[in-house]
Amino acid sequence: ELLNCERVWLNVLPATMRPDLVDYGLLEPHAIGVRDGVIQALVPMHELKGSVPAHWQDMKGKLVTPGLIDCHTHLVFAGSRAEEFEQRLKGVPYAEIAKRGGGILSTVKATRAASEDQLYDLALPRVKALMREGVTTVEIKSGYGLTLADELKMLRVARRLGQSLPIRVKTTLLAAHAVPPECKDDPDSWVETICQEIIPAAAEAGLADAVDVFCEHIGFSLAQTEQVYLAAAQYGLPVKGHMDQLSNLGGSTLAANFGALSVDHLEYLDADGIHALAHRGVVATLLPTAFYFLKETKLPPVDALRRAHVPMAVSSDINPGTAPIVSLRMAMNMACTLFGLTPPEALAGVTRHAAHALGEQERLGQLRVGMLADFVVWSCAHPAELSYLVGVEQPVCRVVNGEETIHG
Ligand SMILES: O=C(O)CC[C@@H]1NC(=O)NC1=O
Ligand SMILES: [Fe+3]
Repeated sequence: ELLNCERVWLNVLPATMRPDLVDYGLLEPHAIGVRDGVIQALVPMHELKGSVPAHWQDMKGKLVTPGLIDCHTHLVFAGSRAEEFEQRLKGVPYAEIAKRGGGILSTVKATRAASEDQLYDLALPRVKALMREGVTTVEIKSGYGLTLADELKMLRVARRLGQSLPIRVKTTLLAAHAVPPECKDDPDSWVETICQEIIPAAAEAGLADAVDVFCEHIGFSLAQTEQVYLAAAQYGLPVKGHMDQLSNLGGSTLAANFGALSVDHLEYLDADGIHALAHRGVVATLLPTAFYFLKETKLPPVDALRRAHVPMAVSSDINPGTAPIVSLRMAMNMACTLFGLTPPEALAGVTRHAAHALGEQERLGQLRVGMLADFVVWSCAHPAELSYLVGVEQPVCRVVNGEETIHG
């Protein structure tokens, strides 16, 4: 099958992340053949006969994994919350900071004031940092515009990042992130705007791949979440949820009943919610960086999720307020050290399960013939190193859609 491939990588050690194999799905040294952006061949080296097509590289036994997928980020934003960080460390309470105009709304103000080009230029170094870590797909949410125009502006910036850089971008409309100041006396009017104006406009413009809601007592109620989900369903958009982060409103069960792609955070997820997720095959996305940065003490129920065979994804949640840490590898390390995931679970959390959280489990997240050719050849010796070591650039070769990319 190698002969009709355009490019071949010889002598790679595949961590396939296939669910039918244990741990990393490690195989003996193989050759990977690619054509038209798809993996056409995965052949054991000892079965290679005769010559291979013109364009081949000998990777000398290096580890290869599916490209890493960061399935939950808010990486498009303007402004900084560094002073707020300083105040918080001095003990100024969150409520006081919010009163002083801090919190999400300070990022909203800066993001509204920024042009599309400025937002793009601010996001660029954050996306490039992920690419240097071996990320080949990133999900990017809106949620700091909180007007029709500014939410669409954010989604256009996200789309443009995927069109101009060698990385796949999936966009998520998170207009239900906070109530804008203009609607503070009537939050339901904002929910109405989301349902009647923003979801239709984003869907018609093809700017949103999914719709997300921050379902929390400081965010949106269960009833408001359901209204947004109904509007998303009307426009054929899958849904996600920031669920059970600070309390349990029953959001995970609601999301599961809507066949959500994923529910995310989950520190306060309960047994009923876990049962609902398992029943509908919903991905549980763990966001250890936000847990760490908020000094949260309530751990998500990882063991119960594991026993219920709920697929667990791991993501960076990059955002200026609760996860100003631009690193998926750090999130993998924290998923193990803080949440007790094993390194194989952490790698599945940023490959196969992260793909599932984006509705892309048929095309991405495993090394299999027929899947999209997104993969990374690493300088590290063992896949556990991907959750163990942070901060050293280790991709030797990063391939997106069959094209080797310069990830500088
Ligand atoms: O503080 C911010 O800017 C975003 C906070 C972030 N958003 C959300 O829904 N949960 C979070 O932790
Ligand atoms: Fe988030």
